[in-house]
Amino acid sequence: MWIGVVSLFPDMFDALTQQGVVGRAVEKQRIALEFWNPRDYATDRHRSVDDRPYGGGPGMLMKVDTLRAAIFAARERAQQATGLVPTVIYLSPQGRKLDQQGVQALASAGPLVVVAGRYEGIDERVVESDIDEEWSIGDYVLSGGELPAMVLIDAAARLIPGVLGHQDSAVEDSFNDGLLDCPHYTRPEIIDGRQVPDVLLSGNHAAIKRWRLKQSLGRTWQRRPDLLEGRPLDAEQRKLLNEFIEEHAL
Ligand SMILES: NC(=O)c1ccc(NCc2ccccc2)nc1
Repeated sequence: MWIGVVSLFPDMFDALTQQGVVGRAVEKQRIALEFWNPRDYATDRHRSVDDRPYGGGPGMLMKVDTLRAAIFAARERAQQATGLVPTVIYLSPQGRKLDQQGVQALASAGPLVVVAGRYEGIDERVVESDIDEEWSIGDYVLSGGELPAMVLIDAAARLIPGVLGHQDSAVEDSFNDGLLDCPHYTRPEIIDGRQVPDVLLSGNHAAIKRWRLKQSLGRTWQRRPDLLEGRPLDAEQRKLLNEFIEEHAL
């Protein structure tokens, strides 16, 4: 997967590229991550990258000419590297809310150019002419689009085949098949008097698989019933959920 990043603070992305799952994926070249800094396109003496908003008001916007030059350079490189036209993504609180389905769509959308805004954002005409999709990681405002960009890149990278050591774990992750994850346990068998559920020590893999699905369904019902609204349950799942509800009826 090829991802270009337009950011005034490319070093922030070391948090993603220097370690962990994504770091290894970059090292193994399953992901190509390249950076373009608008400041490199500044031509004035002060190398300015921000500009004042028309109509006044507090704060600044990203300077149009340096931002566009960086976006164009990243887009050009994407086509040269992959032969495909990239999808240009902009992270902002005004974007479409990112969820696992959105991540899956982005992870299979071919090359991406991710634009991380700073200040109060970017000129609306640049959004209209150069941005394909605007996305938000949640209803809160951060000091820049870099952390949202890293969230998006990390979530998408985990879905690239071969990136996760154990491919199944991406599938069993929370929000896969739209359910919350089941509880997990590891050594020791007893912590402060709390034991591991017997079924997980039984070695009966069919019963374990059934128990885990039942817990996922039950927890989703308890904590995020909204996720069940858009999700039909087959007969087995309905049976397991009903069992869970009966066991947890107050
Ligand atoms: N919720 C998000 O995904 C998000 C994205 C960016 C951001 N801050 C940078 C910025 C501020 C205002 C306008 C455009 C970009 N904060 C939160």
